[in-house]
Amino acid sequence: MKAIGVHGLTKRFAVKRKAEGMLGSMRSLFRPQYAEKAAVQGIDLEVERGETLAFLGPNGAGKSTTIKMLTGILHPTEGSAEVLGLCPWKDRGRLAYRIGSVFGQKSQLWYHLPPIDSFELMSRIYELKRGDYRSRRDELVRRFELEPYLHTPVRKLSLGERMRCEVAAAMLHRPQILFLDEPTIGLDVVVKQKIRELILDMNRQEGTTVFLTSHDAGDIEQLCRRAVVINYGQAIFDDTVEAMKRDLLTDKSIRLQLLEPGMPFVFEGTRVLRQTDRELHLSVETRRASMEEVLAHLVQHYRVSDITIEDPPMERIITHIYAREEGGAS
Ligand SMILES: Nc1ncnc2c1ncn2[C@@H]1O[C@H](COP(=O)(O)OP(=O)(O)OP(=O)(O)O)[C@@H](O)[C@H]1O
Repeated sequence: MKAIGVHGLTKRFAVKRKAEGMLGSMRSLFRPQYAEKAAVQGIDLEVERGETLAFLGPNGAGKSTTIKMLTGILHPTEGSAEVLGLCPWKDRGRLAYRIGSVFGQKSQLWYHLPPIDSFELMSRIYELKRGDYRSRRDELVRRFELEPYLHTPVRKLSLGERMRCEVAAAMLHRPQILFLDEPTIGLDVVVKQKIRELILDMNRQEGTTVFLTSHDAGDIEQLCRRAVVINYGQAIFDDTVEAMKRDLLTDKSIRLQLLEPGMPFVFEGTRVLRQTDRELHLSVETRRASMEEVLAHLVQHYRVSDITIEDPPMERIITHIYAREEGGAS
C-alpha cells in the first residue's frame, strides 16, 4: 500500500531582488522587486508503507522544502501529493494525527517544561486515550532510557538527551510515517547509534514508514533501504542504497600490514596511497583491475601479517552522484 505519492511537485519562492548601492536599497524599500526562485522542480515519487527512504541532496537542493510540503506546512506552487491518502496542505490537521516529524535543527518540545509535561500536552493535542497514552509513554521512556531526564526542563538537557526526547515525542501517537530532517545532526556517535536503532525498531515492529533527510552517511546506510537523490529541486537518482553503493563503487581500498619491507608496489589499475616498511595502502579501480589478481599479486610478493579491504565511505559515493550530474553525464 502506498504511503506517499507525489506528482510534479514544485515550489517556487518569491525572493526580494535587492538593487545595488544606497539609492538602490532605498528604491527596493519603497518599490520592492521580486524574482522567482525554484526550490523544488517537478518531483515525482512513490513511497510504499513500511519503506525506509533516504531523501538526499546537497545543501539547498530542496529537501526541507519537500518535507514541508509533504507535512502540509507549505503549499506547493504546482503539482499534487497524497500522504496516507490525504492532501497534506488541505488536510494538515487530519494528517497530523497520523504522521510524526523530527527536525534536527528545531525543537518541538516546550523549552521551559520538562519532557514529561510536553508528552502530556501532546497526548491532549493528539487526543490519545489516557490508558493508551500512559502505556505508550512508559514504553518509549523505557526504550529511549529517558527516565533520568523526564523531569528536567528541556532547556537544561544536553543536545543528545533532548533529541532522544524529541524522537520519542514524535512517536507518542504511533505515527504511520516518520519524517526525519537531519535527526542526528550535532550528536556524538553513541547517541547517533542509539537514535538510529530506535527508529529502526519502530520501522520493524510497527511498520512505520521512514522518510529521512541527512548528510550523515551512517544514517543513510543503517536506516534506509532506498535512496532518492535530488539536486536543483529534481530527482536524479532513485534506487536501493545497496545499488547506489554497487553501481558507484568503482574503487576499493586495500590496507596491508607487512612483516618486512617490500618492493615498491606497481600494478595496472591500482594507486599507492601510502607505502612504508610496515604498511601498504592501495586504491584499486575495480573496473580496470580484478581484486582477485591484485590480492594474489600481493600475497605472492609481500610478507603480510594483516589485510583489510574497505569500500569508500558513503560521503564519497554521494559526492560522486552530485559531480556526475554537474558534469552532465547520465
Ligand atoms: N522561505 C523561503 N524563501 C525563499 N527561498 C527559500 C525559502 N526556503 C527555502 N528557500 C530556498 O530554496 C532552496 C531549497 O531549500 P531547502 O531548505 O529545501 O534545501 P535543503 O535541500 O533542505 O538544504 P540543506 O541540506 O542545506 O538543509 C534553497 O536555495 C533555499 O535558499
